[in-house]
Amino acid sequence: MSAPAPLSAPLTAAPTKVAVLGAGSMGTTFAMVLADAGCDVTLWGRDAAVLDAVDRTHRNEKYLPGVQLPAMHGTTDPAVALQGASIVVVSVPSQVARATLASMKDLVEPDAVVVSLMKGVELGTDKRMSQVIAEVLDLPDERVAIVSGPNLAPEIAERQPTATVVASRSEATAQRVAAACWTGYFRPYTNTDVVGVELCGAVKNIIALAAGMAQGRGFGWNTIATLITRGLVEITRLGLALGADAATFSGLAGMGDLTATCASPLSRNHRLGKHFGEGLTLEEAIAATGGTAEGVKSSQSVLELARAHDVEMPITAGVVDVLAGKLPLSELAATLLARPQKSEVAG
Ligand SMILES: NC(=O)c1ccc[n+]([C@@H]2O[C@H](COP(=O)([O-])OP(=O)(O)OC[C@H]3O[C@@H](n4cnc5c(N)ncnc54)[C@H](O)[C@@H]3O)[C@@H](O)[C@H]2O)c1
Ligand SMILES: O=P(O)(O)OC[C@H](O)CO
Repeated sequence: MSAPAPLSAPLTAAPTKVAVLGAGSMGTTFAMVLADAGCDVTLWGRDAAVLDAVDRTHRNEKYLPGVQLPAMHGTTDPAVALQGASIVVVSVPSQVARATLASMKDLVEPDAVVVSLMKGVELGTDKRMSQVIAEVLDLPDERVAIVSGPNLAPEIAERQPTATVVASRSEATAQRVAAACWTGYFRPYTNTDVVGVELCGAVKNIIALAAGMAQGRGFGWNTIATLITRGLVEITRLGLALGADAATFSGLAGMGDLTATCASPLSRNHRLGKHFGEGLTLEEAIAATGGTAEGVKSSQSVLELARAHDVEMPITAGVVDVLAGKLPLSELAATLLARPQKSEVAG
């Protein structure tokens, strides 16, 4: 499963020890990728029955039914997971990342790189996950990385060909994390634009909610393509205002992930939007979807970020209003289409 080792890699090197925090669908899937790439992986989670099964039978039937995982450890004890781990991967819902990491702060090895798989923005602080990680664990930029891209967990778990972006302000750190998760089916590219890569991951969930809502109301591909294209404009506008690199938005973490999430029924954000568009209440749609749909909570934080930087994000604002019950979904399309005429390329 592993990609060929780079020529410079010592042939006798001990496997990289990695802790993955969060045993849901993405945490477990990425643990699989890391183990397939040759790492010594310990998956941490709260559910003793799940982690016991991961440890003994290398299966997580709750989140990845039918998937046989490679050899890895499972534990509910963060000290066991984190001891000796030179890479720590965080894959809990964004809104609990701060509390989860704070409870483990003293257990993280002093030289470990901490990697976020999370695609959300914290409510209340409007901080990206790399900011939360650096703040809670008191880490310099070179010890923080992000993995983001068109990475629907159920497809990766089938070992379907997939690419991703590993972003860190330090190219060396990004390369180190990329080497740890490079397999024959999973290809990481590096990027130093942490702001852009993280914003792409968080905002595409909001656009996917809108795409799902449109589909739920019976609209077709013209509408979805419009949401994807104008959604990318919104993401780019916000990213550029926050100092991101324009090239990121046409890459895997940008256009790539936006397309996958807006088009695929495997996306929880897309599914939740569709349930809502079909007439369920928000609570019913959340229950019917299952799993973490980050866009519901992050939409509020993203809109606050946009307003703080004087950035126009009409789709995001519309989704926020609809979810808050301030705008009937039946009026969202008309509201967006009636906005003042403008040039497509004027920004
Ligand atoms: N599933 C995907 O396809 C996918 C792909 C890329 C990125 N992500 C991102 O990964 C992150 C995790 O998503 P997921 O798909 O694994 O979600 P999930 O809903 O499948 O699993 C979430 C996990 O977090 C645990 N959890 C919930 N509350 C917790 C708490 N208070 N403390 C500790 N653990 C808690 C749950 O028990 C569960 O194990 C999200 O930010 C998501 O956007 C998901
Ligand atoms: O299921 P979603 O909507 O959280 O999307 C999963 C991944 O982020 C797709 O890349």
